Amino acid sequence: MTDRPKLVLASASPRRHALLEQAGCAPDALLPTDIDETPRRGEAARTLVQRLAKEKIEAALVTLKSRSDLAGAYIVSADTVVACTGRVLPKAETLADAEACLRLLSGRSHTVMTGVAVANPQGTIRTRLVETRLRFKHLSLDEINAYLDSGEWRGKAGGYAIQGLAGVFALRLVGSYTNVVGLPLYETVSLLEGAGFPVRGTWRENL
Ligand SMILES: Cc1cn([C@H]2C[C@H](O)[C@@H](COP(=O)(O)OP(=O)(O)OP(=O)(O)O)O2)c(=O)[nH]c1=O
Repeated sequence: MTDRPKLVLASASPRRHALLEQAGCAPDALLPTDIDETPRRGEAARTLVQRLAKEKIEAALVTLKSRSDLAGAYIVSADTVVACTGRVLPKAETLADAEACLRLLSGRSHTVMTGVAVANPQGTIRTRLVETRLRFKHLSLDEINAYLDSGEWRGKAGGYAIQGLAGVFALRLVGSYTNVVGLPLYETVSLLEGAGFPVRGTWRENL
């Protein structure tokens, strides 16, 4: 029996779940949210990702009210976007989306931004912005087509997943790798600790 507070991940992303487990903080529950992720007119990417991470927590807080088993839980959420040439790229849902993203990213530098949010049991939310700079090699038509065939782009910001085949495209990466995959671990753990969650107590429990 443990008195460790509960931890909830407000996400449907298996990558975020795996990353949180990697940090030794396996969540007790997953609460996927379905918020409108449309950017506001003129909204900067940096503002967007932090707003969306906060809104995912707020949506999870509503669900949490009817979950007495999760009373007193801490909540983590995140939102990731890829920005290139001053534009926020879509989360690729169609082949056309993914192809347009890859053509734009080919041979260029871009930034992956994640907003991370953590709520303490009192419902106070803190957010943090994490940015990683990447440069992709020039992608030939053959490479783009082969990548599109892999399907790995589906549901990914900017139409690629660095943790898969697209790892080969990254000529340079400056900053947090886990940020690109969707949950920057150093900053997430710092936020959790700052909010009072006993991160290392969780590690001991897993020994
Ligand atoms: C750039 C990049 C993104 N991604 C993923 C991370 C996110 O899951 C996704 C960006 O979409 P998000 O809207 O941040 O997250 P999501 O809809 O997948 O999950 P949820 O909102 O429920 O938490 O792209 C990778 O897995 N690898 C990458 O290299």
